[in-house]
Amino acid sequence: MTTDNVIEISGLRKSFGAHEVLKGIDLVVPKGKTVVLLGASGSGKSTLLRCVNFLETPTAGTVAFNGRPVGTPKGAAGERSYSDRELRVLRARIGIVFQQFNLFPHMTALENIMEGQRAVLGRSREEAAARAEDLLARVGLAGRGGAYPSHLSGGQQQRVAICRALAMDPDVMLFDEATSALDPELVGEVLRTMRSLREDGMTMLIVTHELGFAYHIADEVVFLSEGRIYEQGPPEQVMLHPKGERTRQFMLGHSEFRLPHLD
Ligand SMILES: Nc1ncnc2c1ncn2[C@@H]1O[C@H](COP(=O)(O)OP(=O)(O)OP(=O)(O)O)[C@@H](O)[C@H]1O
Repeated sequence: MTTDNVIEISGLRKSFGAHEVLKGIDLVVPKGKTVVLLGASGSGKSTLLRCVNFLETPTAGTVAFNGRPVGTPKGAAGERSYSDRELRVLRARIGIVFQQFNLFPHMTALENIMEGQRAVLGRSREEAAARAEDLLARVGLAGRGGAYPSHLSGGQQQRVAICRALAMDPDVMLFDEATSALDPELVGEVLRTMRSLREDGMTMLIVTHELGFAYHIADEVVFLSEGRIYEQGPPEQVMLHPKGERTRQFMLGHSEFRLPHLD
């Protein structure tokens, strides 16, 4: 089956014990597009991203990657269509960047970026190193490959983490509050890197609290509330002319994104 949607989520539910966090999500991420998830704390944004990357197993519903359903709930009818080995490679093709950079402290930046390429994709040392060098240059860190994470700023470490994900040639990149752990003066360099990925045509699903950035980068904004999609559409519509009261309250609550007609 061919599809222009890299990710297709349908009827996705996720419970932790009796607490149903996601209550039936239908969402597509088309190839080359950037979708931004907004919502109050606890609305389920991170859980949704983690289900897309199979770090969490959905309680119900499906996530399809390039037109192939990936997981079915344990015990549900129907088998997943990927083997365990395929799933490992697949996960690499769904890059994810977290708030915490999680670099290996005993490895240099270059080695951190080479690790997955060697272990999962079986690339040679030379090939993996060349790719890592290219990526470091692309994010403005040419020549810093020999540095250990403790000698890099938070913004530099996050850019190395982005390179690590990109080195696996992902079809989509997921960002879960990638700048939330950074000092304010370091946020911009990571956002610029994300913006340049968009300009290069990367498909992205982003959770962020940086609303100005969200407004400028998103093709589509999805506002989650209590585990459901409450409102979605182009950023101008959802963020400047929200239809729903909860979206409107959320936007009003973010003074840094105050726009005259919302006051
Ligand atoms: N592993 C888990 N076990 C139990 N409950 C969880 C787990 N992960 C998330 N939750 C709960 O799910 C709800 C949604 O959490 P989630 O992190 O997805 O929200 P969020 O919208 O990303 O919030 P934030 O903006 O604060 O990160 C919360 O009530 C949280 O406590």
